[in-house]
Amino acid sequence: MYEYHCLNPIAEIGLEQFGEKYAATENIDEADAVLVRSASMHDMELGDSLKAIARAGAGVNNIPLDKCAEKGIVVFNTPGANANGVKELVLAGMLLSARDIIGGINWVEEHEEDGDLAKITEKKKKAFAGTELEGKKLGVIGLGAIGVLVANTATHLGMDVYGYDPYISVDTAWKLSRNIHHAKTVDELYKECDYITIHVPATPDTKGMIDKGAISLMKKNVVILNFARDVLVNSEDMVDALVSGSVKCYVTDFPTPEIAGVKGAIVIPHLGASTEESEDNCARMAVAEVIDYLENGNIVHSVNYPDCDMGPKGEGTRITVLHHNIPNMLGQFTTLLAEENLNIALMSNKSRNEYAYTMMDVDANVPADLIEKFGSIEGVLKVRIIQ
Ligand SMILES: NC(=O)C1=CN([C@@H]2O[C@H](COP(=O)(O)OP(=O)(O)OC[C@H]3O[C@@H](n4cnc5c(N)ncnc54)[C@H](O)[C@@H]3O)[C@@H](O)[C@H]2O)C=CC1
Ligand SMILES: O=C(O)CCC(=O)C(=O)O
Repeated sequence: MYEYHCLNPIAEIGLEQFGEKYAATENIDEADAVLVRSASMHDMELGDSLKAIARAGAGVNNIPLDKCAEKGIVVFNTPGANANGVKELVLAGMLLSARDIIGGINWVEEHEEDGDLAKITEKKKKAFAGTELEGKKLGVIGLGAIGVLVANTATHLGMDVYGYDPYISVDTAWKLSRNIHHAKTVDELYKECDYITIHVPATPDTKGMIDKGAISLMKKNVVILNFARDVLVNSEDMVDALVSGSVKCYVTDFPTPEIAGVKGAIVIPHLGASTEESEDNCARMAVAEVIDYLENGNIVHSVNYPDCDMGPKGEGTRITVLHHNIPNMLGQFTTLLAEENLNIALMSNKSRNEYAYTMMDVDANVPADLIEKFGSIEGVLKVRIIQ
């Protein structure tokens, strides 16, 4: 029996995939797996029984990835599962910034009791007029699952789209419309575009990337959209730019006291992925990843360990070892199995930066003390024997 703990509500359609071998627990210390959305795990104690954390979403800046790797806890996310939900809200954000739809609706609500509402509407509506997206230049920073959808869709709205992503994956590059201009530097994109939308992860490298220096390169009256993370934008510099009018509008999915209520800021309460479809997709993918890892030892879509997939576990025993990526680990593992007279039927070893993962299928039952023997090898972080 495996136990899982949900730190945030996870869509039922995903949790239903856990069959009778699984039970929900309220006690995270007992859990084999944790499912999480945006809850911060940085200050949490992580128990020894915890084997996997699945982020039902894309961003993993709420999870201490290195600490988890060092404890032999594999962290997963669900790439692309909520990308369409975010893309649609980015489009809504662009439309809200181009025309004063919010101001207009608020005005109607304020005057709803007015008997001649229809008449005064025709006089007042010029106060809420705006511009169209067609023909405007859109810059997309980060062409991953979300960025590529935003970029491609914007071309269908008649926008002239510039994309910047020095680390673009081959898969994503294949999906990108040929109509998108390749910005070779982010400065080129800053200088050209009327709308700029950011879709990069929050990392030490990207933190504060939109600051007064970046804004000074942009066109006056630029619209900046941030559906990625608040820390990517220096809030003090953004408030100054809104007040001075150098940025016309800042659309953000991340409310903070600094930005909420500032004229020109459209602040949405982190709703990018809050659609039924995205929540279902993320939950289904997260739960499937956890089940595959717990039952088969397969790692698919990890963000702190290498992906390593040997398919479903067969009749024999599968031994899995999370370890440091240092010399002579495989030699020690195979020697240990040879000493136990165990034949390796299938084996895989993958590494990612400082960490590595080895899976070995043996066609016999293994002695009870094998876990301790593997665990005593210097550099081994967690061993599982899946019978
Ligand atoms: N508002 C919301 O509800 C949601 C927000 N997000 C945020 O959006 C971010 C992006 O999500 P996805 O597109 O699904 O992730 P992704 O991993 O598919 O794409 C991120 C892209 O950013 C690129 N990148 C990294 N550093 C860069 C840099 N310095 N300059 C330019 N490009 C860079 C990467 O090469 C990658 O192609 C997530 O990390 C998360 O923080 C994601 C989903 C929902
Ligand atoms: O779970 C959510 O609502 C947040 C989604 C998100 O920010 C992400 O996937 O990175």
